[in-house]
Amino acid sequence: MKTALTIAGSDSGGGAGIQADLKTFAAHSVYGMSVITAITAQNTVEVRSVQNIDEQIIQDQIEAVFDDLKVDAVKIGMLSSPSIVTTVAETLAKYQPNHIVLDPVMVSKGGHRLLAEDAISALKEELMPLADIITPNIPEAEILTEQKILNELDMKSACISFKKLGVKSVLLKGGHLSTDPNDLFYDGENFYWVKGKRVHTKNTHGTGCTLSSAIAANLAKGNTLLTSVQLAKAYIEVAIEHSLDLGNGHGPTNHFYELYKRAHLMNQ
Ligand SMILES: Nc1ncnc2c1ncn2[C@@H]1O[C@H](COP(=O)(O)OP(=O)(O)OP(=O)(O)O)[C@@H](O)[C@H]1O
Ligand SMILES: Cc1ncc(CO)c(N)n1
Repeated sequence: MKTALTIAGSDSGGGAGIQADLKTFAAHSVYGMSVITAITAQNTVEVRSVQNIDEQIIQDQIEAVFDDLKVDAVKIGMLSSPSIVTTVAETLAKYQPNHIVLDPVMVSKGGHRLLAEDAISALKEELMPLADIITPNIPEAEILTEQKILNELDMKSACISFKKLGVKSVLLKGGHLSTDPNDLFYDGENFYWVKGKRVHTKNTHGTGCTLSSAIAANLAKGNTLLTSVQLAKAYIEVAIEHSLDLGNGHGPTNHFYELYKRAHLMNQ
């Protein structure tokens, strides 16, 4: 069985973070493993509090996984502090995994900071160059490239700025523009639009986590980066289309819709 490792924060509400990542791996029949960087007390409405995990325990978790198990792909999500970014970068550099997908998570849907402001430079300098692909949304890309992104032309120019920052490839997510959610994939040479149709729902909790984990799962299965991105986009669109009306805020996506449908298990 192919395997994938997520290095991310825990979401007690189950829709984002480690929980979304492991569900996504399972939906792709990829064996999931996890390194927890922070615990968030979170639901569909808000993040109430965050406890960062001790850096030594984070390093120990990564080493415990790599020293025993094969890792076909790694996905990185919430990293919280500058020292956690450095710990993850230094420990991964030792193992040089085949595929690294970095989702530069900064702020939750409800507006809570998930990455300290003073961790941004460490993320840019230490971790972004290690990743095979980064998956910023527009506000994250604006901060990382220090430029405004108002339309699809600006998206292209931001991708080129990422290349200048030493990034190998980018999927710049267009979900935050008012148009259809078209994402732009740039492999350092060519641009590919990965187009989507906007689903009118408030239930988009964990969409970024789910998309980046789906890319990692598809890379673990041996697909190319472009194919992995295209398959992941199709997967997230179905998950949003059949999202779950749970909680009073942004409900979670439906990670297992296709599986449940095939097994006639849907009860809604
Ligand atoms: N309403 C929507 N309908 C269809 N696709 C969407 C919608 N919103 C976002 N997407 C797509 O979902 C994927 C995740 O993008 P999004 O911009 O929501 O990530 P994000 O802001 O990083 O998410 P998160 O809040 O989990 O961090 C992208 O492919 C985006 O285009
Ligand atoms: C733990 C965690 N990671 C990432 C996000 C971003 O969706 C979130 N809300 N919570």
